[in-house]
Amino acid sequence: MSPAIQNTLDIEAELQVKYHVSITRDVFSPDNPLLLETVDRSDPAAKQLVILDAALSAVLRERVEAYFAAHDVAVEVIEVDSGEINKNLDTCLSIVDALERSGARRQSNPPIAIGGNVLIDVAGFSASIYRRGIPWVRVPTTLLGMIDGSVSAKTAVNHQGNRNRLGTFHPALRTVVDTGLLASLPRRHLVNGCGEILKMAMIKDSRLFSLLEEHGPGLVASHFRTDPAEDVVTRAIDGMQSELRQNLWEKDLRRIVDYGHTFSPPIEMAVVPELLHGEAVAIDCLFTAVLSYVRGWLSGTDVRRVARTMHRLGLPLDHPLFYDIDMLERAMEEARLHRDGSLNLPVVQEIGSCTFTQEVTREELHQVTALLKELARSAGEDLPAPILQH
Ligand SMILES: NC(=O)c1ccc[n+]([C@@H]2O[C@H](COP(=O)([O-])OP(=O)(O)OC[C@H]3O[C@@H](n4cnc5c(N)ncnc54)[C@H](O)[C@@H]3O)[C@@H](O)[C@H]2O)c1
Ligand SMILES: O=C(CO)[C@@H](O)[C@H](O)[C@H](O)[C@H](O)COP(=O)(O)O
Ligand SMILES: [Co+2]
Repeated sequence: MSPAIQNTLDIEAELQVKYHVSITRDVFSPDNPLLLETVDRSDPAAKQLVILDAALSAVLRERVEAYFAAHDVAVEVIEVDSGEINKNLDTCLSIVDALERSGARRQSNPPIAIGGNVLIDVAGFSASIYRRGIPWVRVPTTLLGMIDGSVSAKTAVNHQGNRNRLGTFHPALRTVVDTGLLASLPRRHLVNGCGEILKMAMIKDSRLFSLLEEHGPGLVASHFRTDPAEDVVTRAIDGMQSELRQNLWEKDLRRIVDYGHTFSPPIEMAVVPELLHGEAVAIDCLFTAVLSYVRGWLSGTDVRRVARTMHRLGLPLDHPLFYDIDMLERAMEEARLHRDGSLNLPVVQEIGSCTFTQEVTREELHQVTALLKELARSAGEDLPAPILQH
């Protein structure tokens, strides 16, 4: 027998999760029961902790407090500054301190995070490390948080200039989506959410793309209160959940939902807060669509449809860093590391379906940037420049 190894125990266990995403109206109306379902009433001294995006203080704080008061539930609201610039460990630790003060426990009385997806990502990360993980509940208040983060299991903070470098898989026990909360969301953030809807449409839902193409500007103008808002939001959420549920723990790193997330992450981080997440993702979607055109896959007509839709929504079509070939190559290198050595770059072959590629040459990057420049310049013109014609 080898003197070094005496025995090996093989331990195997499965991690099963169950969580709920509810779409509702008037989440803070006292007759809406969704946020009461996780309140622990067994301990009369227990308080419901609410982690509120500070930007929503004037709009929501009173409504949140009145909601719980109507049900005789004591509530403690802490306000947390949001925005990408605050998505860091300091914010996380301030939330952990609040969890400690509130007596949050491992099994019950989950805190409720209400706000943009930055606040939600940080609150979820805090919940996942406090006492090695406590349950939590979330109410996203941005379009992006409603259609993308709402079904996700991922939490994160940025670290040392790297996007989402520290994070966990720790889905909220319950997520409540109420598009009525978009009434106060500034226009730019509505458009930003459309960037991620565009991604979802391009990779797997051509009908969603057509809806965005035809109705996107009207939906933004009405803060998603007019038709076909419900259809668009439901389709986007459905697309996300159908991708995530089959690969929640990301054992498979070939993920079509990574479309738009290969070139953009370091560019987005390099210029925070100049480009919002959905804006950077949308530019990457267009960039990669042009790459697909260069390879003879996606038609010029479809690339122009994407560019025109983005332009009409008010999304940026480019950014100087998307013309920096060294930056683009560094971004691919970083994506390779993140994806365990393979680029796994999703590429749309026709609107609504996707494949993967493992290499993009420097020569291709030059071709793409030249075409993107032309496309960005001409997107607002009635007659498109004579490029991308086949
Ligand atoms: N966990 C995931 O799976 C997942 C998915 C998608 C995106 N994300 C992350 O989400 C972040 C972007 O989230 P975001 O776009 O929601 O940005 P955000 O959280 O910064 O919110 C945008 C701004 O709007 C304010 N705000 C939020 N809701 C409002 C409302 N209803 N009315 C008025 N103001 C409001 C916020 O305070 C903030 O200033 C990125 O960091 C991205 O990585 C995570
Ligand atoms: O931005 C996010 C999550 O942060 C989502 O839109 C998206 O679908 C994916 O999860 C991204 O591929 C990002 O993943 P990661 O880089 O945070 O691992
Ligand atoms: Co994203």
